[in-house]
Amino acid sequence: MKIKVGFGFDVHQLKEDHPFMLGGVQVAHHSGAFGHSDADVLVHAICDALLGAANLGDIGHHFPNTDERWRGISSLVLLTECVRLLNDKGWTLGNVDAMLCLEAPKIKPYIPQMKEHIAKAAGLSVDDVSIKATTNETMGFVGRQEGVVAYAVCLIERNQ
Ligand SMILES: Nc1ccn([C@@H]2O[C@H](COP(=O)(O)O)[C@@H](O)[C@H]2O)c(=O)n1
Ligand SMILES: C[C@@]1(CO)OP(=O)(O)OP(=O)(O)OC[C@H]1O
Repeated sequence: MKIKVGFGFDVHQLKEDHPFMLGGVQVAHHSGAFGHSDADVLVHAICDALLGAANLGDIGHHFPNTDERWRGISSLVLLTECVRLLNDKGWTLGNVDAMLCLEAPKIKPYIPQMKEHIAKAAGLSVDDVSIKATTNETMGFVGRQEGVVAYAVCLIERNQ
């Protein structure tokens, strides 16, 4: 059995009165992440971890922000497609561990639902999806609530 790890990172700007999608869940807040898709920073970091593990490039390579097909799209759809891409190379996704860096709101109450949505989109069991969060202790652009950051790692495996 061969195993590989992947790492992903993403950042999105926060705008007032904008929907805030995180892990496929709409979070109640006065501002939300802005982007070409639904700007789900958490799912984007996970997509990049998956693509990185399988050496398949990055999310912008597969889903360019110049392509109208991806405008406003649910990032969970992109995640399912990333899993298909790595499955096509013979890889199976093992687990995902992700970290959100977000000053507000507290996302702890949303984590079980996020795990369910991500697990369903990625074909994983909920126990193989870990989501954690931290504030940036009021420092920098995250601390000023100008943006949100996410990091993710994953493991993939195949028979040689
Ligand atoms: N947006 C966030 C940030 C943090 N949490 C939870 O709060 C705990 C404490 O965070 P600190 O940054 O103050 O250490 C953290 O461990 C998370 O469980 C959260 O839910 N949402
Ligand atoms: C997902 C895509 C495509 O809609 O758009 P955004 O929502 O702007 O997200 P980003 O993290 O900049 O990366 C890839 C993009 O091509």
